Amino acid sequence: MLPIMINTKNKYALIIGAGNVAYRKICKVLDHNMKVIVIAPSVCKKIEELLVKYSDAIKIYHENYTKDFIVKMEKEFEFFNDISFVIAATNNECVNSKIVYDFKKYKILTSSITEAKEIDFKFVGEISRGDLTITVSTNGKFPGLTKKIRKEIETDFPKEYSEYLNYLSKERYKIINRENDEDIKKKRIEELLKISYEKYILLTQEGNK
Ligand SMILES: C[C@@]1(CC(=O)O)c2cc3[nH]c(cc4nc(cc5[nH]c(cc(n2)[C@H]1CCC(=O)O)[C@@](C)(CC(=O)O)[C@@H]5CCC(=O)O)C(CC(=O)O)=C4CCC(=O)O)c(CCC(=O)O)c3CC(=O)O
Ligand SMILES: NC(=O)C1=CN([C@@H]2O[C@H](COP(=O)(O)OP(=O)(O)OC[C@H]3O[C@@H](n4cnc5c(N)ncnc54)[C@H](O)[C@@H]3O)[C@@H](O)[C@H]2O)C=CC1
Repeated sequence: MLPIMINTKNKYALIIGAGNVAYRKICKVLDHNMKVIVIAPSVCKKIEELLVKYSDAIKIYHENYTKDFIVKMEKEFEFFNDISFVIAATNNECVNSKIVYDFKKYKILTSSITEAKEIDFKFVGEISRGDLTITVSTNGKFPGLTKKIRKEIETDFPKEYSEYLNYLSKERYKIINRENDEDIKKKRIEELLKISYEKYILLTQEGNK
């Protein structure tokens, strides 16, 4: 599995199933500003609340998944080509496997909350501090361990880490734009990295005095 960052701007996630696990996946894709299409005959309470809160971002079809649904969507849904990926998130392993199988033909990336073998991607644990993203994965071996490690890392990276990154980034671009000598440029960028997060915080505190 190759860990990459996918541009999800103006893209749809198709989530089939609307239970507790689907809820977590929906929250995650909404967090990344995606739009969501949900297909499920019954919807858990937490998702019902999301439907109210994010009425512009979520579209729901109250029905069972069937292959005919893809054909119907392809014909009727003008944004079909904007679907980035599908997540089979029902509590029925056979249905989830069927979804993975069916969507492969449409060349849409497919994942499942129960199937591990044929899927194209898996979700990862994620720590975000502005533009800094740290991800954790056990390749499906132990999601509970992913959660534990994610929490441990979170304490090492305070929220202000995003400001530290912004500061370093600005300084880095100054060096890149002003320095023509490649060796000096490289050296100055290395020196910039010697400013630790702790040192940056001290400097900003002194600056505010
Ligand atoms: C393969 C994968 C597919 C996918 O969903 O993409 C998958 C599969 C399964 N998860 C299961 C269980 C749990 N999953 C979590 C939590 C998370 N699961 C997530 C991702 C993934 N889960 C993918 C690979 C992740 C990796 O590589 O490690 C995270 C990272 C992302 C997210 O969902 O947002 C999020 C952590 C978020 C965080 O806190 O950082 C917890 C903890 C909790 O809920 O508190 C439990 C209960 C404890 C336990 O069992 O470990 C089960 C067993 C179901 C059963 O018992 O039958 C399966 C199915 C199976 O294993 O077959
Ligand atoms: N990947 C993960 O992170 C995790 C996966 N799991 C697995 O997920 C499954 C349970 O998921 P929950 O969300 O708790 O289940 P749930 O029972 O809360 O929800 C199931 C949802 O699937 C829908 N559904 C059922 N058949 C359908 C069909 N044919 N078409 C469309 N929708 C259909 C139901 O209407 C309901 O909305 C379990 O099998 C468990 O092994 C459990 C924990 C974490």
